[in-house]
Amino acid sequence: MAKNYQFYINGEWRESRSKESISILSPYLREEIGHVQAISQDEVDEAINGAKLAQKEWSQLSVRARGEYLYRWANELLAMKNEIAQSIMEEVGKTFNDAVKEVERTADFIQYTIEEATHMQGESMLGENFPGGNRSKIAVTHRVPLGVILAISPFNYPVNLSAAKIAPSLIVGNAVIFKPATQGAISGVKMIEALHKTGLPKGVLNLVTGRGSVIGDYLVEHPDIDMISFTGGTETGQHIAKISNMIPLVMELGGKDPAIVREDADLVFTSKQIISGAYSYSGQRCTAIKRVLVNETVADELVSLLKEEIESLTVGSPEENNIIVPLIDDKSADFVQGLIDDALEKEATLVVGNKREGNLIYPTLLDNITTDMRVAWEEPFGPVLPIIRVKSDKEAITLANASKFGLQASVFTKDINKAFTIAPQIEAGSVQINGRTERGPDHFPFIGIKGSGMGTQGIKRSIEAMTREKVTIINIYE
Ligand SMILES: NC(=O)c1ccc[n+]([C@@H]2O[C@H](COP(=O)([O-])OP(=O)(O)OC[C@H]3O[C@@H](n4cnc5c(N)ncnc54)[C@H](O)[C@@H]3O)[C@@H](O)[C@H]2O)c1
Repeated sequence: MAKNYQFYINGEWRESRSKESISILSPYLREEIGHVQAISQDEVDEAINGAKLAQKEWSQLSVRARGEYLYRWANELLAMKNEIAQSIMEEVGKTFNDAVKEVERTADFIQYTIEEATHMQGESMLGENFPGGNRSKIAVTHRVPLGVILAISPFNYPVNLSAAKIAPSLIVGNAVIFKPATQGAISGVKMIEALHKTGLPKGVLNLVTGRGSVIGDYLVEHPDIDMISFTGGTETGQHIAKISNMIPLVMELGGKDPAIVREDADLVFTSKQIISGAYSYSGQRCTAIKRVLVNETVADELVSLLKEEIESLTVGSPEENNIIVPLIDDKSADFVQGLIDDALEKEATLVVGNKREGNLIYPTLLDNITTDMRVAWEEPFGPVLPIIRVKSDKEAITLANASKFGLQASVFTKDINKAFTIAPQIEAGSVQINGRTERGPDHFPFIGIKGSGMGTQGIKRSIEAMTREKVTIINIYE
């Protein structure tokens, strides 16, 4: 029988009083691998009240004392890395090797977060710098925690993207309500088992699982949530931004990252970057390359190089470390198929792919994509890449910016002057010159603009987002 996973509240693992659970289906085993608790709104209240109380004492500990718990967490994660990686693989269909890397990257993330927080300093200002002011007035600013942070994560990096919210929240003295994606919740439970082993004070971290319709909006609208850090789809993020209670929000949402390929690019190198950017983990990455804007003079050559690379991609089960794996569920595969069908109906050229077995979509390359096709604009979150041929850099920039998204973009060229002329004109959080779009290394600022989000992540920026400045003003009198 599939295992029943508990939720975590006030330092205890519990079954929900609702007696209800949610079934987790493996995308490639196509069977139930466990179920998680469908908790009630009363239990959400209990978790948030407990977090609110626990946060007071937690915030009184020194940053080094909090860091001790987090160092132990990183070590426990490494000790459990095979078990956690097995869960990630079974639950979200990521290859075992990539799942192990995700856990290792998470341990590095936590350690770096502790070190960063330990070295952050406040500042002081003298009143005399402003007209009429004087030296007897001194402001001292330092950062203080916000209170209770709601961390909501997506399915695709269930451990890394969750820890990227939890660790910066905890190190500066916040308490956390962690809501993993349903598909990803078992991996979420395991990473919190590792945290529980550190002896973390009860109530500081709570893991809640449940039906979006019962606890989703309830969590977001709760008056005792002080900040929301969300990663997921654009529609969900926009909904959360609309209903939340005038609290700070950091949103990392969907993307449609373009790779702009100039006529002077090294096409062999570029094609390898595009393939790895577009197809790894079947394109289920927020920063996957999701369209290619290539100068028409080199388009034929690029397409033929891409085709050759695609034909060597391995397809099948994540247990055998294949690059192309089944998508998270049938609905997602139907959506991707819909984008391919729409493009082909509108006379796109199928270069390779358009083969499907259930939720396994073979890597697909579509050429001669025009702006009336859905795949030119919509985020597939699957292994399909549209090629749009352009006449000039100007046209590439215009098309890049016509998207509702603005996560990242790549520019491939040997002309560094051109690269630095194009990069500032692109409406995106980051531009990669001669590299695939990607999130790491995790201490770099990571920003989504337009429909791709608001606020900045990246270790130092995440810590800043989960704190606010507090000013104490000293008035010296003689
Ligand atoms: N920009 C980034 O950093 C980044 C990283 C990874 C994924 N993503 C994006 O995430 C999407 C894929 O992930 P997904 O399918 O898990 O996204 P999703 O939006 O379906 O779900 C994300 C999370 O939100 C929760 N949720 C849904 N409705 C809610 C509500 N009303 N209140 C509170 N929580 C709610 C889900 O349970 C899940 O935990 C893609 O669009 C991808 O681009 C973005």
